[in-house]
Amino acid sequence: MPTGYRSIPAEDGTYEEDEERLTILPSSTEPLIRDDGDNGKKGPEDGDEVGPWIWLLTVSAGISGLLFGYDTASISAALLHLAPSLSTPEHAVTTWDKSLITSSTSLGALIGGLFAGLLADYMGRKGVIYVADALFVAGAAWQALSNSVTTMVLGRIIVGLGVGVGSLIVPLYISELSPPSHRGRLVIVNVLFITFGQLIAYGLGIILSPPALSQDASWRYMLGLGGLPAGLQAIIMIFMPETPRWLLQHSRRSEAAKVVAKAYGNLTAREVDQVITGIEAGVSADTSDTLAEKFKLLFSVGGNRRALTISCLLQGLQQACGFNSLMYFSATIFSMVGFKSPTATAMVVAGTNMAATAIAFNLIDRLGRRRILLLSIPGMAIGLLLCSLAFSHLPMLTPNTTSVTNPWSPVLILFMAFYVASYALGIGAIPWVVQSEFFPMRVRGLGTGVATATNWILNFVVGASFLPAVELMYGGAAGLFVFYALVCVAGTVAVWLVYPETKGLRMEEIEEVLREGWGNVGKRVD
Ligand SMILES: O[C@H]1[C@H](O)[C@@H](O)[C@H](O)[C@@H](O)[C@H]1O
Repeated sequence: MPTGYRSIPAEDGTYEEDEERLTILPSSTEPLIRDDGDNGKKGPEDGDEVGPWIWLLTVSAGISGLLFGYDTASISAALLHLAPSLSTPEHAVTTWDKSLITSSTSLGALIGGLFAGLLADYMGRKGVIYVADALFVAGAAWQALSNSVTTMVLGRIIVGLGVGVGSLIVPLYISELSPPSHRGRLVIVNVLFITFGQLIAYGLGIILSPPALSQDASWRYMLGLGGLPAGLQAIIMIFMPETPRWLLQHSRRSEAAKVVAKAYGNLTAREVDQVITGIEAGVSADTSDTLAEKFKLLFSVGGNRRALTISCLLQGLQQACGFNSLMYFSATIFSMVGFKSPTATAMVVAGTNMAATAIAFNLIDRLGRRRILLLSIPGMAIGLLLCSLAFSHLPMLTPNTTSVTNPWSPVLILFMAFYVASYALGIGAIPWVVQSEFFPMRVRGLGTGVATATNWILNFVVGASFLPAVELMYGGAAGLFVFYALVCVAGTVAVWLVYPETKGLRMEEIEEVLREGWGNVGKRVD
């Protein structure tokens, strides 16, 4: 039975003052959204295939995703080696210093993510990718040359700023360039790059460790190498365009038409014009809002508030489910439960994450975001409870004790892989897609900034609280995983209540769905 929406006629002139300022779509009594069966073509932009150029753009922009993944994951291996180099006769590196070094990146990302959207409104999407690259290069070099904990923390903050800026701008850039029928999967290419970056970081963490390199050189190379892809991306980006939406907002119509013609593949001139007119309807040429006005619009207009709530809910859930405790500490967890090569075992987590993200890439524009989320989040709850069961049968060892053989150890890996796969299939990727497509142009920069900041705040909280929570909580890791499972149960209910399907809709149409209500309530026909 196909799933779809009934038609949602626009309400002529019935909006309040503020609402009216955002009422930019022409009113229409046409069905807004057809049944979302695969053959429901809605316009010239709804082709089955997209041209090679858009893939090239996506991959080039995705290099930032690679760095996001690499820079957040490479620290776990680097931490094993940097203490002697950063210690001084007065101050030996402590565990507290190590957590500060790890979490300062999330703090930097929080600040970078918050401001990147506003910056993108003023200097363009492409310009902000250069900013991210400059931060990646400067941060990598700074870290590699650090000689004290303080300078290292500064380097981590600089790289974190780059991670935050990149995490917001790349999905936004790809979304604004993509035809609706392929938008989800093209944004997921960036998430695939993130997971690939994490895998490479783990792999290089093994390859560059002593005896291959001296202890001092090993961590400097691990952290410094992140600068190279950023330099490469900055060069490639010279040849990449600005997005049609930003160009139209700055009254550069003919340039926008050229970009649409190239990005969408084989459209006639008339079809390009149709696409441009559609986008234009959703793009306010008024770029003079002050920050206070943007805030007011974001919170006082119902549709914007709903876009913000849903984006922050998904971004918060992506982190509060505890996934990154595995990303940052899986080697520690595996060594605690007696694995002989914990870093190699941790690669199972990173590998499964990437493989399942590839499946999400294939499914998102066919199955839809809502359906995938409602499979992913309950799946995670089950996976977490199974992991908790395994943990309760595994005695926690102090790190570096001789390994023990316990039949529950391989079972734990299996359960963890199930949890990670469920995560990567939906909530690991979809929040980045959603935050880039839900906000109307006028508040897009600010809205995506707040959603990205939500992601990084909770990323920081999970990273900083994991080890103390395992120590202090009733049941240790088993107890903590039950807590994460409860977060997933609450998340499933929340998503079921408020998340509307947006597969195949133009970004301007999504705006209309949210203006009407939560999208799901009363309008969705299953
Ligand atoms: O989308 C990404 C991806 O899922 C990563 O594996 C994870 O570490 C990040 O926190 C998340 O934002």
